Amino acid sequence: MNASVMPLSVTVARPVRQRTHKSLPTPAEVQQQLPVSAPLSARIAAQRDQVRAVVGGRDPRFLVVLGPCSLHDPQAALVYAERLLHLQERVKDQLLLVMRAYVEKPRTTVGWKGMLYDPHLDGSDDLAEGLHRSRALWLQLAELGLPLATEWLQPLVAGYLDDLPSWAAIGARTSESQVHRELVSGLDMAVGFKNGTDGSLAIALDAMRSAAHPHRHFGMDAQGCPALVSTLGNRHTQLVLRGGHSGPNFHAGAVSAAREAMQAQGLEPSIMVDCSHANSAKQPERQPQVLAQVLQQRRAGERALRGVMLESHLQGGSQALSENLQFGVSITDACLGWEVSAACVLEAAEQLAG
Ligand SMILES: O=C[C@H](O)[C@H](O)COP(=O)(O)O
Ligand SMILES: C=C(OP(=O)(O)O)C(=O)O
Repeated sequence: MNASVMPLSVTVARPVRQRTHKSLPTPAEVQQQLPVSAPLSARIAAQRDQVRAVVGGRDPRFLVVLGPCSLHDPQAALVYAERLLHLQERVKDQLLLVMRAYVEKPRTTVGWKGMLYDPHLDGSDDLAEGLHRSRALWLQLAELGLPLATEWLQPLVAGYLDDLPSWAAIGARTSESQVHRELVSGLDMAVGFKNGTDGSLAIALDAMRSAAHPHRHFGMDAQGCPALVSTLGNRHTQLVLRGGHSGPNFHAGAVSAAREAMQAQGLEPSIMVDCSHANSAKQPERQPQVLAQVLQQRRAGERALRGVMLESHLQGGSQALSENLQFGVSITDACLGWEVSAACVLEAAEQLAG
């Protein structure tokens, strides 16, 4: 139909398999309710610079992104953060610790999608409360003084929260997505692109090249309106090796092959090894062994290795979602417990000091 003869009142057909529930607050509303103070904003800017310097190889320290697979209990997250803060003080000359504060989870098929989507843990999917609770918790964690890490999954979520983390991942299931590459292009933080679940490096390297460019894309403004967004490009990205269906990819051969592929494409050879996921066959007790091998490579002179990721919580293992949850135990992937995690961090600092 010619736009000039379009009737004034048009009924828009809705897809039959979709229902819109209550509308959500806008990013501006949530940020006004939970603002970042000027001193906190300045501290986060400084932390982002520090993380970028380590990722870019200008700061010789090693980045350690560690924490729960997912946050579901704010109280446990705060206890974990307090402990991490003390640990940071002991290792500050060798390591920069960033706490995993993941509130969105990508699922292989279906499952609980994270505190942001289902904060009551009961399938009620109170997204408005999840947005509020996630931002409130991130503010509390950031106020304690730790830099935070997240995985950006639903691109619209960034509008509500992207002033708080200092490092972010694009996960194995989304590194190939143009929409996520566009998002990273406009983020003011270092970002790690993970290799694909099949082990493919190419998608993560393509992602780094794409995210370094300016883009114009479909988005949402602070008032919640659809908007054309333009981005400047983000060169502060790195490859995260997380293993794949055919096995791990943290061994020296895999790391040097990844470094060479990055150099051949003109990319800064910055690599983080995720000691969890397919690099440990999702068996948390294997994470310290992966870490030990990564540290050995770094000590042997592999400068492209700039960081590691560990999945760690107050208690080891995992538990199924139920009405009687144990405090400090993951409800998604199994994690290392606090004592083993702290021992890993102290060992890493000692190895890298020598
Ligand atoms: O890190 C968490 C999980 O590995 C990821 O969310 C996939 O989980 P799933 O395979 O249990 O769905
Ligand atoms: C989902 C995660 O990892 P991956 O994308 O590597 O599966 C994660 O780190 O929580």
